[in-house]
This record gives sequence, structure tokens and C-alpha cells, in this order.
Amino acid sequence: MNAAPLSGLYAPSLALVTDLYQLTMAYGYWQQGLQDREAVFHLYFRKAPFQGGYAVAAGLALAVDWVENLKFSEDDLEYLGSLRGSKGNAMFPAEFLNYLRHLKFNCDIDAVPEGTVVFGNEPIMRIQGPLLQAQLLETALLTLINFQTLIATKAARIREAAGPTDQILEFGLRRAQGFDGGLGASRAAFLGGADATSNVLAGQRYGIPVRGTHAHSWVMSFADEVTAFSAYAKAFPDDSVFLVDTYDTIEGVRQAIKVAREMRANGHELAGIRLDSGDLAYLSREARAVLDEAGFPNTRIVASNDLEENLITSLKQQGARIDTWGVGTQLVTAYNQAALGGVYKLAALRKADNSGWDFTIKLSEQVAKTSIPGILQIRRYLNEHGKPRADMLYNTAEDLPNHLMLVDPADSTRRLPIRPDTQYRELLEPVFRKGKRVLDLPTLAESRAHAQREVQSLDPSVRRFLNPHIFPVGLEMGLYEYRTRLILEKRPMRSA
Ligand SMILES: Nc1ncnc2c1ncn2[C@@H]1O[C@H](COP(=O)(O)OP(=O)(O)OP(=O)(O)O)[C@@H](O)[C@H]1O
Ligand SMILES: O=P(O)(O)OC[C@H]1O[C@H](OP(=O)(O)OP(=O)(O)O)[C@H](O)[C@@H]1O
Ligand SMILES: O=C(O)c1cccnc1
Repeated sequence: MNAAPLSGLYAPSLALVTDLYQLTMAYGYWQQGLQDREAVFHLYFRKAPFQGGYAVAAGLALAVDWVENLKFSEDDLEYLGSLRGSKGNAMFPAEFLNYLRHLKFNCDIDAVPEGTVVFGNEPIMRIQGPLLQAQLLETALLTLINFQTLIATKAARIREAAGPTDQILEFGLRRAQGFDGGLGASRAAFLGGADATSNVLAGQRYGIPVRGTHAHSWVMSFADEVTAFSAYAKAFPDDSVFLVDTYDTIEGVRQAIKVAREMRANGHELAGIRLDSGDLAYLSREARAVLDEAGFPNTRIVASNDLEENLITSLKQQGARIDTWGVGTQLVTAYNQAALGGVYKLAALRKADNSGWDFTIKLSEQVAKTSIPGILQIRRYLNEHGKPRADMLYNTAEDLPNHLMLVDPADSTRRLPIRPDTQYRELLEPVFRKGKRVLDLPTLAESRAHAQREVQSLDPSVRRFLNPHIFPVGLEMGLYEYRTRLILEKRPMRSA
């Protein structure tokens, strides 16, 4: 596969891909002289999407591209200078705009590699640096990581349903949320487990294999199916997949076979047929029987029509003989969950006298929504077979005790002691140091292979769609106790 260059997708700078409040806060911090106070933010989601047991982290390469090209252009500054408050006053004074003009990004960013399996509350990214800068990154990072992670996870579920050897073709562009939604979805779908896309721009930009069949309009443009199929075979003698359901599916298969015989006489093989309506289990079995009987056991059966992971699972249970799944709308729009609710929370602030850290917390009525203070790292403990056993979140700014204990933040009576010799790996890796990239990004194909290994390493009970087992993610005991003290300190005490 050709590793298409990522750089430049968001160049010239898209610094204004942000919410206004990031810029108003930036101005406020600057006015207060707080712009360079060192801060730490974490980007994480609280609950895995699709009521599933895991998510596949994605979007880092796009985020890196955006950050590396981050610069306020003269046009951007002119626009910001034109913004007015409700009394007609300039929202941002010229001096501040000049500050933005010369702003040089110099944060540290650590992130979980794309394709890695992650769970609720785990920081996918950690941003450490000048408060104003780290805050300015929030919206764009969330936009990119939330959507990419959502779609990569959906694709991983579709891969789970289809099994390791069936082909998955992503056909979603026409139903996507705009051009960029379609382009981003094709990327994330491939990363999460699709084999190819019909989206030609995604092919050019990301090196994703492009594949496809033909539309009903092709058949309808000719006098009959045989003429239509023959004409298509003339154009693509070794890469033809005929859509057989325009009039009558099984009759369509018979017409396809007539053309396939002619093709074979000329030294070519019909690659496949596509079913796009009706009972896909029944029709695929019938089609397979007819094709096999006619001597075409290697002609593939492609199916499409609003497919998703549960439907694919059901079709397989019904004995469908489909070997290629064309999946569009449900995949690229993440149909049953419109968004991943990833958030970006401040977790530490350097003390004013520079002597250490103040760890910060956002309280919520629900403990599960209360943020986690500290400068966090994720440590993934492995079982004796090298498979994930439990994840521990800990504060890298504090020393770890010799005897480690994980505490479930949702139920502190659930605890897991860690034997000192337990193997582990740490998930957050340095990506930027002082604004300079220190990580060579893997290719998209490498991230895709990593995603497949990651998902496969999970226990099937965590991967299943219905009421999946909850993978244990605990806070290191010291962090748990610190967080509890901070909650009690910050929560106003009211008497009964
Ligand atoms: N055997 C099956 N079991 C469960 N669902 C199926 C089966 N076969 C097809 N489906 C799904 O049922 C839904 C509706 O199928 P149906 O053929 O009625 O679609 P349609 O789009 O209305 O057909 P048409 O294109 O002929 O109007 C689709 O999502 C399709 O994938
Ligand atoms: O169902 P999805 O998962 O979204 O997959 C994409 C759909 O797009 C096409 O239909 P459309 O009717 O747009 O065009 P066609 O004439 O080529 O079938 C294709 O036939 C699929 O049914
Ligand atoms: O190539 C195909 O079969 C295709 C492409 C886009 C949408 N539906 C089908």
C-alpha cells in the first residue's frame, strides 16, 4: 500500500476550527498574565460507544497534522479583529491579535497510538504546556478524536461480526455527514477493520484500497441484464462484480452466469455478484448454489443494503453465503450512536510560585462524571498469555508504592491487588515535546494491523455486542484516595 502523506491535509492552518470560547478564554488568560502557567489536560470519553465493551482509539495522525500546521494567518487575525461585542466594541484588541500572530506552539503531547483499544475514563491524549495553548487545542482535538474513534470502533464491531476472512467494503460516502465527514469516516473505517472504500478521495489521500461494483442505473441503461453485464465485463474483464437484483435476483444470477461463461471462454473470470435487496440469507444461499452448480465456485457474493454488525451476525447465523459485505450508511454515520462524548478536562495546574502542582477536579452529581486529577498514565497489565487483564490509571507526578492496588472508581469495594511481577505496558507515548514532534507516526495500514491485534487480544466476553463484560479499569489506590479527598474538599458541605 502506498503510504499517502498526511501532512498538508489541514494546511494552510485551520486555527479557527474552534469554539469562540477558546479564544475568549485565551484573551482572558493573556490579560491576566496567566497565558504561560503550565497546565495539564486529558482527553477521554466516559463510556464506550454502541453500548459496547471497548473503543478503538483513532485520529491521532489527523490531530498531529492539525497541531503541526497550527498558525493564525493574517486572514484569521483580520476576521478575529472584526468581531464585535454586544456594545459594538472590538472583542479582541490588536495587541492580543499580535500575540496570536507570533504564538509558537510548544506543548508536550502524549497519546495512545491509533488502533489501541481503550476504555472509559482513560486519557487518549494528555496535553501539557502553557495554559492558553493547551486550552486552545481542545475543540479541534475533540472534533478529530471523537469522530475517528467512533467510526473506527464501529468498523471494528463490523469486522467482529464478519469474521477475520470476509471482505468489508465501505460504501458510505453518499450518506455521510458532508465531504469531510465522508473522508474522515473512510479513514477511520479502514483503520478499524474495513478492507477497502468506494471513496476515491480517501484512496488518493490515505492510500486506502478503492473498490466497487456498479449501480442499478448501469443495468437500467441497457436493453437487458446480459447486455449490461457484457458491456461491463468488456470494460473490466478481470474485476467485474455484477449487481443482479435490478429485476429478479435469481434470474439476475442466471444472466450473470451466461456472461461469466463468455468471459471464461476469453480467459477471464467473473469476480463476483452483488445482492442489494430482498432476503440476503436466502438469496445468497440460492445464488451460491446456482453459481456452484454452473461451475463458478470462486465467484464471490457481495451483499449490501443497510448492513451493520447485528444484521451481519444474524445473516451468518441464518447460513448466509456472503463473503463480501458492502457497508455504508450505518458505518459512516455511526447510525445508532451519533457521537462519542469525549471530553477535555483540566487535571493539573502549576502552582503560582512554580513549586509543584495543584491537581484539579471537575465535580459532578454522578461520581462517574467527576474528572480524575493528576498527570495520568495508563498501565495495561497482561495475564499469563500476554492478553489485557486490567488497566490502572495513575498519577505520574507521584511515586508509586511497592504494593499496587487498583480501585474501581465507580465502586470502591471492588479492588484488584497487582502482583509485583505482573507484566504491563504503558499506553500513552510521547508525541510532541516542547512543540516538536518526537514520534514517527505509523502508516495507516500499520495502525489498522495494530487495531486488529488489539481487538483480538480482548476476551470475547468484552468484545460481544450484547451486555459485554466490563473490562476492569481502576485507579491506583493513592490516586483514588487523593481524588476522594479532593472531592470532599471541593464539594460544599450542607447540613441536613
Ligand atoms: N435474512 C435477513 N434477516 C434479517 N434482515 C435482513 C435479511 N435480509 C435482508 N435483511 C435486511 O432487512 C432490511 C430490509 O430489507 P428489504 O429487502 O426489505 O430492503 P428494501 O431496501 O426495502 O428492499 P428493496 O430495495 O427491494 O426495496 C435491510 O436492512 C436488509 O439488509
Ligand atoms: O445501504 P448502505 O449500507 O448505505 O450501502 C450503500 C448503498 O448505496 C447504494 O444504494 P443506492 O440506492 O444509493 O444506489 P444503487 O442504485 O447503486 O443501489 C448501494 O446499492 C447500497 O445499498
Ligand atoms: O461500488 C459499489 O457497489 C457501491 C458504491 C457506493 C455505494 N454503494 C455501492
